[in-house]
Amino acid sequence: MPQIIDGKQIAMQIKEELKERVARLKQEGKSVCLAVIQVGNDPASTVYVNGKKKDCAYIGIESRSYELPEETKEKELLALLDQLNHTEDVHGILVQLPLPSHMDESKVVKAIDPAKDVDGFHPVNIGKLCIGGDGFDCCTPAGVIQLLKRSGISIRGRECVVVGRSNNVGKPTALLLLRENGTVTIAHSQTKDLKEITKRADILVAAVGKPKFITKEYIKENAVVIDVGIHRNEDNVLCGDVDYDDVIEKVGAITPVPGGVGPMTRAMLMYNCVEAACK
Ligand SMILES: Nc1nc(=O)c2c([nH]1)NC[C@@H]1CN(c3ccc(C(=O)N[C@@H](CCC(=O)O)C(=O)O)cc3)C=[N+]21
Repeated sequence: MPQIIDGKQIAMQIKEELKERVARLKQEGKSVCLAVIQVGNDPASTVYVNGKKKDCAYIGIESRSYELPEETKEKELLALLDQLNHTEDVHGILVQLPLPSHMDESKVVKAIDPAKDVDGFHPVNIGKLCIGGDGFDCCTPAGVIQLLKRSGISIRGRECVVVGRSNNVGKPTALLLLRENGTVTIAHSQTKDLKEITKRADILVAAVGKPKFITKEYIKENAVVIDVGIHRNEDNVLCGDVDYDDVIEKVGAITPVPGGVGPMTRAMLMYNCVEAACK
């Protein structure tokens, strides 16, 4: 039987650890505060933002919400970020993505003080993730590493294939697997003979962005499959980039969707917030 990697449980374990850390900080008179900014009211974003606020409350992190209307000017958002950058008792700043199309996402991300960029999206933090250093690792990739480590799956020396090269997921996940001494291949939509490449993987990370794209023809017997995708169909049913039912008999271990990587993304955001407050 394959090992089903329970992201919800591992995320809870991390949250318990953080809760204790925050309690100890409070005894020293220190608080932890995350500013959460949402522009517009995309329903999916609202779900995610509420999840993050709930996590904050559970751990004892103060969350300050900024709900800005869809038509907010970029200049106004940048002014708010400048203000929060200079607010001493705000330790982390999260701008929920995607932003409305009239805003330049990369410009907005760059306006966050890297020391408060708990998403790990600022180029300074991506650079530190690449060369090593005391930056913030992107939450989803950091969550993938924690899932593997805490499930007793070793990365060192193993063939890791990441399918997808996005700036927020594919690329940083590959870099973190490399940091853990994996042998890493990044495959993508232009890769020739994709199945031949993915079949070499001891650890396969699916970050393709296409529902149920990875079927059993893509995987080696007993491979570890980490599904970073999240898709919602018309009936509000979630699925990932991996065709779970198709691959389940063949894999050695797999993350479900929901209940796999998603909760870990949130847990690592909380981890970065606590780290931000400690720095
Ligand atoms: N600045 C920013 N930072 C982000 O980290 C960020 C973002 N913008 N924009 C959107 C994506 C997406 N994302 C998810 C987080 C948690 C779950 C999650 O908890 N998923 C649950 C299911 C939740 C549900 O029912 O929808 C699960 O997989 O079990 C999913 C997706 C963070 N993102």
